[in-house]
Amino acid sequence: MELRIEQLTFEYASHPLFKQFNLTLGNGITWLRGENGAGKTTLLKLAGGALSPHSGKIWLDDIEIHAQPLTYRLHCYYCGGDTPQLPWLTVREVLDMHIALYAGADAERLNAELAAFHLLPTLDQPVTTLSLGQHKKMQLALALSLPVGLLLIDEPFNGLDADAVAYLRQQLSAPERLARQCILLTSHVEPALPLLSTVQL
Ligand SMILES: Nc1ncnc2c1ncn2[C@@H]1O[C@H](COP(=O)(O)OP(=O)(O)OP(=O)(O)O)[C@@H](O)[C@H]1O
Repeated sequence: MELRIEQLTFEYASHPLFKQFNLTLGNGITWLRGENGAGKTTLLKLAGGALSPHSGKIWLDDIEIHAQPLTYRLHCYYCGGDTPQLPWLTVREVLDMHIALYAGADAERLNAELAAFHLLPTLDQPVTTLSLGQHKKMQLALALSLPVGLLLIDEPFNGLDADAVAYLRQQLSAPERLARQCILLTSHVEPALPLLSTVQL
């Protein structure tokens, strides 16, 4: 899948961040770099449809985010560290909601990722009771299993234990994944992944 950002302009209240910014990415991993406050998380949120550009266009193949907002969102998954939108749900209910939303989502595949991240014992807990690392793992299990063309991952390795870091590296490096997914990730340290490109903000 191709992510295309054209002439993007975005600012917070009095803080200009992007002015006529352009970026085109194909399948494979792109490392988004930049100092604290450079706008990396903001760019992931814009590309994931969680924020709207003030001007400019964002496309996934031929789907333009403003023209087809829901279709666009269902082709991508944004994995930030944000707290859950529906805090009264259990982990299982949050996951079921995603499986129901994304056409072609495979519950068995998700189960395998949850097992790999040792999350199966947490399924009936309220989602708010997960530790920071467990919450990250829940999002990563979704990121690795949902049938999306664009993955946006903010600091994938932050807060993960060593086993989870190794597992995630292996999953993100799998050639069949790199051939079918455009993956944009931020990291303050060298991600040690096979990279398509590096973008410096
Ligand atoms: N909701 C908001 N309202 C106002 N300013 C914001 C908001 N969110 C972020 N900013 C500001 O926008 C700038 C970019 O923030 P962003 O989180 O995108 O940076 P970042 O490159 O991801 O930083 P870091 O490496 O520290 O995570 C920062 O100066 C930040 O203070």
